[in-house]
Amino acid sequence: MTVLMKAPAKINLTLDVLYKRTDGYHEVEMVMTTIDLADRLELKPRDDGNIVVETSASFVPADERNLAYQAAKLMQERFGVAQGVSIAIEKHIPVAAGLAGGSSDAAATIKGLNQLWQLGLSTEEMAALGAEIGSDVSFCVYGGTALATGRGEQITPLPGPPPFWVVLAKPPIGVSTAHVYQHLDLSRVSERPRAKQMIQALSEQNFLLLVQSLGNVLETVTLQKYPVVKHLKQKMVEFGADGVLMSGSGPTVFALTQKESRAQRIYNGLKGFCHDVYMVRSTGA
Ligand SMILES: C[C@@](CO)(OP(=O)(O)O)[C@H](O)COP(=O)(O)OP(=O)(O)OC[C@H]1O[C@@H](n2ccc(N)nc2=O)[C@H](O)[C@@H]1O
Ligand SMILES: Nc1ncnc2c1ncn2[C@@H]1O[C@H](COP(=O)(O)OP(=O)(O)O)[C@@H](O)[C@H]1O
Repeated sequence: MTVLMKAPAKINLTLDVLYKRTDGYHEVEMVMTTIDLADRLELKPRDDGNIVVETSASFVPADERNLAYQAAKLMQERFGVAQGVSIAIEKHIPVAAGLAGGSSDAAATIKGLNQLWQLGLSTEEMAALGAEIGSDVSFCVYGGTALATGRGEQITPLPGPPPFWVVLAKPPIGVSTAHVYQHLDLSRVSERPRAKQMIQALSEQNFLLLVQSLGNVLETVTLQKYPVVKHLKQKMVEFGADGVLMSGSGPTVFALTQKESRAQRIYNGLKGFCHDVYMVRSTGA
């Protein structure tokens, strides 16, 4: 039996940091939604008990540093499974980009192995396992649209957004999530993201309110360190975006619009000076 899984990227529509916790993590409040940009995973059982990962991107580690490997190892040990698994990952989500590519691969592995090894786990149980791998993995187990609190692992599903186009641009820099959280100075944040207003926009299917409610406090760190990220946001507005924001810790920025022709214009404009540009639909409904 072979199990095929799709592992979609996420974007953060709001990201607020409430305070730094004593365990080193930050207490967050984020509204997240999935988009139609996804890695593909193929999972095949192995009788030798080994976990073997291969990826289409040579710079992504295929050993125990891979989050899909870690997910498989955790499940094998936790449930005493004798079988192993071969995991082939076709990467489409840019890496270290603020789009949770690795986390989504881990979540897809958990869901795929739940089928392959017939473990009968609920979504809540799989999300709790995911939280042991990384803060964003729980959301990726649920998918759709959700409020994430705690260190990001406590998930409350939300109504999906009205349909829109997302144009993403990733400048050629890698950003460390830990570094961005470490350098966040909340006293420098002038306007806090409005999660409640974002949730209202989702309930009302109100795209205008949704774009007015976009906000991410981590921009104060990444935009200052990498002016190119700010520049890309400005270009997106010039090309006609209805709303623009950095996703997660960055450096990917995204533009939202409901008009396909406008999304195409933003995409074409950005392609001129940024290599990694994507135009996809929202899928978080
Ligand atoms: C910023 C966000 C927003 O969705 O996404 P990305 O930019 O990574 O996609 C997430 O909070 C990232 O989640 P994830 O990438 O899973 O983080 P983890 O592996 O759990 O943690 C990496 C490091 O980030 C810091 N960290 C993470 C989450 C959190 N709530 N507070 C933190 O301070 C810690 O230093 C931790 O050691
Ligand atoms: N399956 C995976 N796909 C991508 N990156 C992975 C994977 N497993 C481990 N990583 C490592 O995790 C780090 C963060 O990757 P990623 O999840 O793409 O970023 P982000 O947390 O910014 O969304 C990278 O440095 C990468 O080497």
